Amino acid sequence: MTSAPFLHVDGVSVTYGKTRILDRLDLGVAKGEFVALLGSSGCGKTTLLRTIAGFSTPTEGALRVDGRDVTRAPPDRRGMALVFQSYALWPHMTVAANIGYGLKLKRQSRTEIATRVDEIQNLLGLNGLGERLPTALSGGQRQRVALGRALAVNPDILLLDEPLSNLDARIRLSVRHEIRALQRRLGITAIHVTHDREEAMVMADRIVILDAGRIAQQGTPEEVYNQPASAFVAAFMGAENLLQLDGQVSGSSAAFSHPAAASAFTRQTGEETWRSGAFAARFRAEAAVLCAAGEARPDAHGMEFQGKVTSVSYPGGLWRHAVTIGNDSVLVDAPRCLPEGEAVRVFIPTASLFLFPMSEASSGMASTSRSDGFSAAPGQD
Ligand SMILES: Nc1ncnc2c1ncn2[C@@H]1O[C@H](COP(=O)(O)OP(=O)(O)OP(=O)(O)O)[C@@H](O)[C@H]1O
Repeated sequence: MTSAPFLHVDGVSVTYGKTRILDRLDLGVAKGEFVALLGSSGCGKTTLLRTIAGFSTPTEGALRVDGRDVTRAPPDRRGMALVFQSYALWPHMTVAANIGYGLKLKRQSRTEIATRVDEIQNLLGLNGLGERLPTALSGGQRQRVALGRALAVNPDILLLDEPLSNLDARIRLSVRHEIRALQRRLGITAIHVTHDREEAMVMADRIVILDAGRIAQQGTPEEVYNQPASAFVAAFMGAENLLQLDGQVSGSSAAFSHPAAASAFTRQTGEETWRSGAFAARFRAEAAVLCAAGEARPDAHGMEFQGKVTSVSYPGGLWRHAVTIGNDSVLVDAPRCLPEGEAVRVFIPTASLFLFPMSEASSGMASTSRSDGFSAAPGQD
């Protein structure tokens, strides 16, 4: 059984003018859990974070922290700290003064502030930089100062609004791991807004995918990656190849066909309530296997299509082939380069072929866990 969520977003809506940005959204976050809010631009991620922080007011619903209703509480009474994308450091204040800023507002003594600032500088590897101004720091160091300022006040919940997006790609990779390790070490509850799928995957215990102000799906990184609940989530999680199949459902099994398929593909319907008709088949470039003429395909259950290579590129590691299958074009990765014009077969193993009725393909809201999305943090029952 799961315990009650530490942070509970209960049926929260936020509207700007006549536009509803968040739509009766339910979300539970366990103490010590790291949740990533993932979604495309404009889906409401920042609005949700700002509402949790107290900078936007819900038009309906409630927010609770540890059972306490904070829906109308001002931001500084919520036990939360927010790290902004822009860092928002005071340019005229030193690193030490920036880190100690929240403590000064809380009227802590000079000695207490100096001790805490030292602790935070140690924790974040900022020793020796205390007297510098933010302009004399690298992007990664500035980002750490912003994080230090947030952590200095010992918040119950750390809110991160795309804090890595201003860093260059290489630094971003290492700071990701630093933040995650720190969050684990401190056992702090964290909510991280990002539109970067890989960042969400490597940092979070749970990923919450938002679409137009609602939760499209949530679950562990493995769940949302391997069991997308809708065509939208599948595409968002990288299964961008799309083929349209004809599905004939009979009892508990369904047979799928395509004009370029070598043979019909059958699958158990499982818990799905499918009807015969058009289906969207989605798969990732790296999940499909490219076979040259005469080459045996993997000895596994899956669906095979005839196609032709139309172009090849090398993004690194694998060769990326654009392959036409009937009237569609898909991308397939392979460890070797097959030439343009080559007739090929594309094999997609069952576990990597995500099927959704076309009628649901553009809507499909679903969740892999409880309706309020709450699941215990690692180590909790
Ligand atoms: N103060 C505001 N007044 C009116 N509309 C707003 C306001 N703030 C945000 N919006 C709108 O609300 C929607 C959601 O914005 P939000 O910033 O939450 O999206 P997001 O998912 O964080 O996007 P991004 O990844 O681009 O930052 C957008 O359409 C945006 O234009």
